[in-house]
Amino acid sequence: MMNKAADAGANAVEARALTVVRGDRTVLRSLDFTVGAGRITGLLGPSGCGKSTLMRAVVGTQAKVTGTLDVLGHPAGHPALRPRVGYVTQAPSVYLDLTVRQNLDYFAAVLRPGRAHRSARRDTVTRALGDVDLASHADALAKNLSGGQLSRVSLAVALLGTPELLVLDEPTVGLDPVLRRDLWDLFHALAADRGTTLLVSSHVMDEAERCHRLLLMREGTVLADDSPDALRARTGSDTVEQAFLHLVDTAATRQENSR
Ligand SMILES: Nc1ncnc2c1ncn2[C@@H]1O[C@H](COP(=O)(O)OP(=O)(O)OP(=O)(O)O)[C@@H](O)[C@H]1O
Repeated sequence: MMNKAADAGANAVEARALTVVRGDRTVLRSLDFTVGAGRITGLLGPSGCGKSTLMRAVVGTQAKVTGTLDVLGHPAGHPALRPRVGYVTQAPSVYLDLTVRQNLDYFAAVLRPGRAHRSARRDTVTRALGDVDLASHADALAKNLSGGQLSRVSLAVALLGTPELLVLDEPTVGLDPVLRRDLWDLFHALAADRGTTLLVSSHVMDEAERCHRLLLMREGTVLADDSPDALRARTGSDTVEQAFLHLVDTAATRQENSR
């Protein structure tokens, strides 16, 4: 079944003049961008450029947000969005003293309480375990899992509700190349088969090539909002990494000249 937000050409997220202040710093500076529905948008940029802050704003957990930020047709953080948006933070949100399946059973029961939904919950948990390739570890205690396995349990929790928008903060950190490839295959399957919109952050530029569209960030600004192909062509670069460096240099030169 396709999600409602995956209509051709629709935007799942629309930001205008999005600004976020944290402490006494302006961390996001008047950003304008969109995230296409049913597509994978990569949020890339160096550590500290504001990726997590932008994601927190989109899921509605960030304070001091100004400008306009609409998510699936509602202002970010609107209560109607709670069942429609999945968010996986960098720190896995998993109970370490429970098994993988017990964690998923617990969160599934929070989402769909009641005996009447028991069989549907069991199916959802089995599907989520398969999605993240952890069926063989279903009965392992979470505290005995590796970091990569733990982050996949977190992802499975987010998949339980079949969210229309999935916001993933650096989901592939610490994973080996095979698991990284498998996770990206899963992201593509979610977009293609379920119409899920994915906003995925990474500071690994080679992951950019796997996205339909990229938001390249630096120091709280969006340097580019384009497809990987268009970005390479526009900057005459062979890789997205080179394109990023080209854009950083161009922005620096422009700044120098304006002084
Ligand atoms: N509570 C806070 N008060 C003030 N500044 C903060 C606070 N939290 C984060 N920052 C600053 O906001 C900026 C953006 O942080 P953010 O975590 O969004 O970056 P990021 O691109 O996600 O980094 P990383 O890839 O390392 O996770 C950083 O410079 C950080 O130091």
